[in-house]
Amino acid sequence: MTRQSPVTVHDKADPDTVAIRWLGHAVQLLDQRRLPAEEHWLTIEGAAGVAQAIRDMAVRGAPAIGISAAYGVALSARCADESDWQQEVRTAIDQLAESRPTAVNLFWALQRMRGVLDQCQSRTDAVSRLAETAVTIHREDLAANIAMADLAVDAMELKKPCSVLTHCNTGALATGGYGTALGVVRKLHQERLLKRVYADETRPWLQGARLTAWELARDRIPVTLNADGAAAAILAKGDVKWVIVGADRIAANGDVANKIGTYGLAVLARHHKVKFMVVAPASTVDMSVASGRDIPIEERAGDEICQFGGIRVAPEKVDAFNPVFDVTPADLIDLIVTERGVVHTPEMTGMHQLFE
Ligand SMILES: CSC[C@H]1O[C@H](OP(=O)(O)O)[C@H](O)[C@@H]1O
Repeated sequence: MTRQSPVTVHDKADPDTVAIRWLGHAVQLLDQRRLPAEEHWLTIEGAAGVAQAIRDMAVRGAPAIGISAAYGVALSARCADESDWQQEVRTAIDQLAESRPTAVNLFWALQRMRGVLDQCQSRTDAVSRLAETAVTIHREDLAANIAMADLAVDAMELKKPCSVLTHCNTGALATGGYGTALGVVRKLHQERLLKRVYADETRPWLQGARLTAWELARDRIPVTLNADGAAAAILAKGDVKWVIVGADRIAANGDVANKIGTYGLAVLARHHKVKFMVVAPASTVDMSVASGRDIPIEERAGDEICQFGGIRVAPEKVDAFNPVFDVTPADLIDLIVTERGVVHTPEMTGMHQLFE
């Protein structure tokens, strides 16, 4: 099979920090388990490989998971047998849906791809239309991130540069490019409204230490890496005016599921009168769940917290609890920014004014 050049999805994001490349016959994923030490690309030609990459967090980040899964569905049509292509693609969709439970972007993307599949009359038709839809989902996410950054910076109404604190990684590596919360950081920097970003290392997977610090250093954005436990002392100093984070699923009432540790940050922010902003595309809003109580929270292997950099640091056989998301109640959030607009949660009752 001839190797095709990457399909141009981006015209704004820095191609160096994009984590997903569509080749037409395969999808390339920058293996985020190996960053920052090594930039290694996985070339995957089937849905099962994409599902494995999501499960193993070679690709992670709610929007990036949805985009990768969409490419996985497109690849399943290319690989399907002529005699049973519809069932084979449906099976691939089901496989991808089982890869991780919390980021609703995954299920949003799969539902959209399923809708296209149901309209296809032949495998050839499915191959081209599913690929086009996956590329569109990718491009839409990038466009949403750029739009959200503009909306967020306007909503912050900054009169002078300020420092912010962020958690996990919400940059180009976690999305279709540019980033959600880190997209706002990029915009603040571009507008000369950013003093410094404090980046939580984000135990246990270290998305902050390994990915956010890597992205911001490459963009020459002033970043200070801090232990998760140092966030309280940093907010107490008074230099940080905003905590800006992403999301994996936003419930109808505005409760937000995000990386473990986000809820604690929101409590700290409220205590220290620091504004708390969530930035997430519409594909992260799940109006089918009434509140955060209904959001499935992924628990990963306890071993992930018993080791550090591949070296075991806890005694053998110790019990470990490793939920990788938590839920921040809407009343601790000052702003939720989507590409459809900004929700001011303390005054507003959830997402209804922007989503039905
Ligand atoms: C814009 S990424 C959203 C979200 O995804 C991350 O989780 P993970 O690294 O486990 O996929 C984190 O919660 C980010 O805030």
